[in-house]
Amino acid sequence: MKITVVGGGYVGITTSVALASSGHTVHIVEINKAKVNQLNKGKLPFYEDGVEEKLRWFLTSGQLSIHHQLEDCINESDAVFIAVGTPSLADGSADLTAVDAVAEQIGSYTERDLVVVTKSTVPVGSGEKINQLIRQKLSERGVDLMVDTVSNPEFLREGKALYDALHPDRIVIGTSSDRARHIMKAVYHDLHCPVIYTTIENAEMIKYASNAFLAMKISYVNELARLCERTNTNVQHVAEGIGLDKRIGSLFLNAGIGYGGSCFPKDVKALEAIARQQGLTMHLLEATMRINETQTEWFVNKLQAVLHNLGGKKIALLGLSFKPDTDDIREAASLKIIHLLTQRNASISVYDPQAMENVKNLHPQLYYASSSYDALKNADAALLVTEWEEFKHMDWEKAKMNMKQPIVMDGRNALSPSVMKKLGFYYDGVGLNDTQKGG
Ligand SMILES: NC(=O)C1=CN([C@@H]2O[C@H](COP(=O)(O)OP(=O)(O)OC[C@H]3O[C@@H](n4cnc5c(N)ncnc54)[C@H](O)[C@@H]3O)[C@@H](O)[C@H]2O)C=CC1
Ligand SMILES: O=C(O)[C@H]1O[C@H](OP(=O)(O)OP(=O)(O)OC[C@H]2O[C@@H](n3ccc(=O)[nH]c3=O)[C@H](O)[C@@H]2O)[C@H](O)[C@@H](O)[C@@H]1O
Repeated sequence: MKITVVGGGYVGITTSVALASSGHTVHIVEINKAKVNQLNKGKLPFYEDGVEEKLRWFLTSGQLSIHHQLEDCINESDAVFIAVGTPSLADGSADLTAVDAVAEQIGSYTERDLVVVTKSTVPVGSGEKINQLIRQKLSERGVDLMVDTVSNPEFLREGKALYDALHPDRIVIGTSSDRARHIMKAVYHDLHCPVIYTTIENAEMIKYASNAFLAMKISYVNELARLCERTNTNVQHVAEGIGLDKRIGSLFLNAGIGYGGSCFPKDVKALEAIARQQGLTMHLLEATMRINETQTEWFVNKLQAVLHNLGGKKIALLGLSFKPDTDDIREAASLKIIHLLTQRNASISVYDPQAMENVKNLHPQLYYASSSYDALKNADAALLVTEWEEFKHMDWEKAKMNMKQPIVMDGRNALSPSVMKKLGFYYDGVGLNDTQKGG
């Protein structure tokens, strides 16, 4: 099948590479010329393990091509996937400017019957609006074509993007058209997982409801962590104990310094905005956001209690990306921590295997270390912000010799409390009991 994917970001590129892996011929359309040039050289505009090699492979084989304009490839396609961004507006609702623009372009340029598939995360009702925008342009041109719309939300995680795209837990296909359903079956012919056929509106809601539920799980366990510290209980054991109940499930119960990234914060806000527009208050969503907003400050306050005063202290941040295996710093806990530590007059050194350049653009005044050991030189405390594997496996005994004070605050519960204490550190994490923390 011949497919055009509009948007050369995380989702657009990963989806395109996955579709090419399934044997389809794919055209990617990207509005940003610099990105088009970069992609044409086989370079990703972001870090995602395994995707760049595949992109180069398919560019060389001719199965994948990059374009700047939709009109260059739309008429060679059976389906067009929309994978452009849907960022937050000031009131929390999703900004659909890019999605609407693509819908209008589709209506303006298509000369053939099409299936239009929305991969972008969009509010309930957007599919219908996309449909109307396309039809309006078609009628202005006086052409009568069969354009069927589908909502096919994406559930991939950054850092595991290609694996998730090729091995999804489920595929959701929202459409009222039998023809579109048939084409979507052919698109995903080689993926083996449950497929849910539903209405466009249900599919749109499923995406937000999934992300919000996962965010809620994280905020629940983070709030529980605060209580565990007061009651001398250990949130990791509590999470393990509850997670073994199949009705609860053990994933996404890692307590830490809050969720970040380009999606959970944005999508929880957008779902709350959808409810607000309907005159409803979503109490669980409000609490989820409030807990997440205060979790980093709660953690920095713990550090301050250990050091008494942060003014003039050197604090080393290990990890800057919002999670490991990505260079993405959107809504990362590291940025909130940098803000809080700067307000409290601490001096900050940072190290991250991938995300340093992105943070340097925002905060050039920090010390950007060449390694984790370099970041820890003369530090009064280390804050483990992102659980990169290399921090788990580093030589902490050697690191301790570099530090002014052997204090490690583990924002991701990634290290072993007993090992760190045996090495002579004052160690604390998130939601640990009295025997686990301390020195
Ligand atoms: N990043 C992620 O892990 C996931 C994101 N999503 C959703 O997918 C959508 C896209 O997200 P990302 O790929 O992360 O965004 P992104 O910001 O990385 O990429 C979007 C791309 O679309 C391009 N673009 C904007 N308007 C365009 C137009 N008219 N024509 C061609 N290209 C255009 C932008 O220049 C950008 O390169 C969002 O709705 C997001 O919520 C869904 C699942 C996972
Ligand atoms: O819509 C999206 O964009 C995507 O959002 C998330 O994926 P992603 O943001 O890439 O990353 P996650 O692995 O979900 O992590 C999000 C944040 O939650 C935090 N987290 C995750 C799990 C956990 O137990 N505890 C926790 O604090 C992570 O550190 C990270 O900051 C979802 O997991 C994907 O299914 C979805 O497609």
